[in-house]
Amino acid sequence: MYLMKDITRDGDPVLRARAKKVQFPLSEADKQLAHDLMEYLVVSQDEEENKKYHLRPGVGLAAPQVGVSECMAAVLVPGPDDSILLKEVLINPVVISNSVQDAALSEGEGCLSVDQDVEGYVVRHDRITVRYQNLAGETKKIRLKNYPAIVCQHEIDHLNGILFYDHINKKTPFKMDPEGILID
Ligand SMILES: CNC(=O)c1cccc(C)c1Nc1nc(N2CCN(c3ccccc3Cl)CC2)nc(N2CSC[C@H]2C(=O)NC)n1
Ligand code: NI
Repeated sequence: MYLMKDITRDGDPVLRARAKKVQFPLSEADKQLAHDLMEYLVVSQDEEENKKYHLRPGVGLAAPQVGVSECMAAVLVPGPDDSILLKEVLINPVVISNSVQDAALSEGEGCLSVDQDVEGYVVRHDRITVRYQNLAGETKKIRLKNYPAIVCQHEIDHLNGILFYDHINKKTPFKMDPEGILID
């Protein structure tokens, strides 16, 4: 199981590299990586477990964040009550279309690889269509909006060497297009 010591932090060049495409059939190492990425999210979202193992909670974790420069990311986005909005391992994900409308988390974004708080709206697309391969190697296409869409954009950015604060406007960090949506 990953601990915070296993998470690569901003400054490590792996976080600024373009990750390599994952080949199918998956190697045993890639199957284990997929499992470990998702396991981190599950454990980190459990209040008892995350305290026991000193884990920062997360809803997304990309392979470069554990030092593996490959196009794979796990997302586990809880919904209201104990529902799950999105639980998937995205392999070779690509945003193939997006809304013109922008969106940002009203509270800003955090990242397991960035220890300091960086304030400001991380302006993203409100709706996206993502094409990816799942663990079985099937090519899938999902349409996402609001929080799950923000999370997937954040994780796909990691595969392209982009960190969330790259999207924050330095001069006007809390400026948002009037048509844009602030997500609580
Ligand atoms: C600077 N202000 C802030 O960070 C920020 C501040 C307030 C609110 C939000 C909403 C903020 N923003 C933000 N909060 C999250 N979490 C909220 C808490 N949650 C969680 C916590 C405990 C148990 C279970 C869970 Cl589920 C885990 C996820 N996650 C992300 N991001 C950005 S996209 C990838 C995703 C990620 O996993 N980051 C590690 N951003
Ligand atoms: Ni991140």
